[in-house]
Amino acid sequence: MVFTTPLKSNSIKIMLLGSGELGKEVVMEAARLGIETVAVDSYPHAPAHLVANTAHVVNMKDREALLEVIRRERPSFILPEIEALSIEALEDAEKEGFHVIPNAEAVKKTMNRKNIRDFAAKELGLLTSRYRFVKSLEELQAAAGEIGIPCVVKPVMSSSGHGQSIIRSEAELNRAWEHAKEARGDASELIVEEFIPFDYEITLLTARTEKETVFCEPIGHHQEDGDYVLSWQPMAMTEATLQKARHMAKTITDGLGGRGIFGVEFFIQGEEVYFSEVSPRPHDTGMVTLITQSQSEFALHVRAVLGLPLDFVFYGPGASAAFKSRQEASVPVLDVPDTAFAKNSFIRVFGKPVSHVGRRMAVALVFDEVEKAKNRAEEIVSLMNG
Ligand SMILES: Nc1ncnc2c1ncn2[C@@H]1O[C@H](COP(=O)(O)OP(=O)(O)OP(=O)(O)O)[C@@H](O)[C@H]1O
Ligand SMILES: NCC(=O)N[C@@H]1O[C@H](COP(=O)([O-])[O-])[C@@H](O)[C@H]1O
Ligand SMILES: [Mg+2]
Repeated sequence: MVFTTPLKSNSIKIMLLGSGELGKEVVMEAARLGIETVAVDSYPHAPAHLVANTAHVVNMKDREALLEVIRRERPSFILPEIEALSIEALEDAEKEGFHVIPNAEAVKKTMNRKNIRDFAAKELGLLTSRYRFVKSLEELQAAAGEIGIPCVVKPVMSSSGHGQSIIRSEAELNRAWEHAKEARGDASELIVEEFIPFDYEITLLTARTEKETVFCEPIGHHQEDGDYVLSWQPMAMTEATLQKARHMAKTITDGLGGRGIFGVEFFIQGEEVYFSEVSPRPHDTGMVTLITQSQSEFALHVRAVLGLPLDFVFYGPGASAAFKSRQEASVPVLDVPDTAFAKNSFIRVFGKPVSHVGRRMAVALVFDEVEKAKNRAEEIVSLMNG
């Protein structure tokens, strides 16, 4: 295939809205192609700030402040990297001719569980857990009665498990209500979901341009308190189940449209495949692709954004384990065991300027058969301190 890359021009500029660990890798992939990068987040010295050409600190929920930085920088592409940002600013920017990835409407739908759930279940007919939306403790009690216990309660806008609870008895509803309200993000409304006792869950990374859609091998993962701790690739699945998940991932990503990579999350129970949610950006569980693929999810995202071919090689199985800080520190220092540097392993330290208990600070990656890779990755993070 012959293609003309836009890379001959040095005028391409990518702006990341959100500058965490995922954005940092995106910035580095863009830099490898000679593209100028601008990283924006609400606090200084965020991971992607450390590697981008230009760094800005902006209140991400402030429509005018976000628009001002977009107008000033005039990026070729705007890549939202977090959910909690001013969607109005993205809509305004798109109207002014800026290219939002994948598009402002898709970002709006996916940032709010209400929009994406109704879109997937009602408009596209995808199988999901049963769900209700509630705005008061009384409505929560009623919804839990209808959906049944156990059920899962989450703010309509949140990520990495913030504000999420699994309800195992009626007595836990008050606490779940309080917990959701304390979370960052938008907890003015909550979703109550049927608890799916799944056999396993996966992220199906799906990259798309106007020309093609490609799927990565399915990624299995373990979550604790709604946040990822371990992921591995490939997750062993029957061909029929994988095809079902791919078909559903194609339906939802075509429904959202635009260019970029999507992390499509599914619960698998027997032969049933439940759509859970989708990120219109690289996914934390997909960090494993840093060691398993010739083009990681971050490289694929950049290629998709630029409209380049999405070919890549799956090198073989591997695993990733998240290191979460065990202390509060204003100058975090991480101790990393030598095993992290063994010939089939490496570590990515994000460089977050401050640590909190439970904040993800680094990820250990191991290239090996899945079970061995999982064990080794877990062992590395268990031996870490910081
Ligand atoms: N209905 C459910 N049934 C069973 N488990 C669930 C359900 N909803 C969520 N979970 C568990 O909680 C995890 C986090 O949920 P979800 O992905 O909705 O939250 P999140 O905060 O958006 O996470 P992230 O932003 O990190 O992807 C899921 O990966 C799954 O392990
Ligand atoms: N599940 C979403 C996710 O993993 N997002 C990643 O975490 C960062 C925020 O980290 P912080 O909360 O430690 O600042 C985000 O910027 C993004 O890179
Ligand atoms: Mg999720």
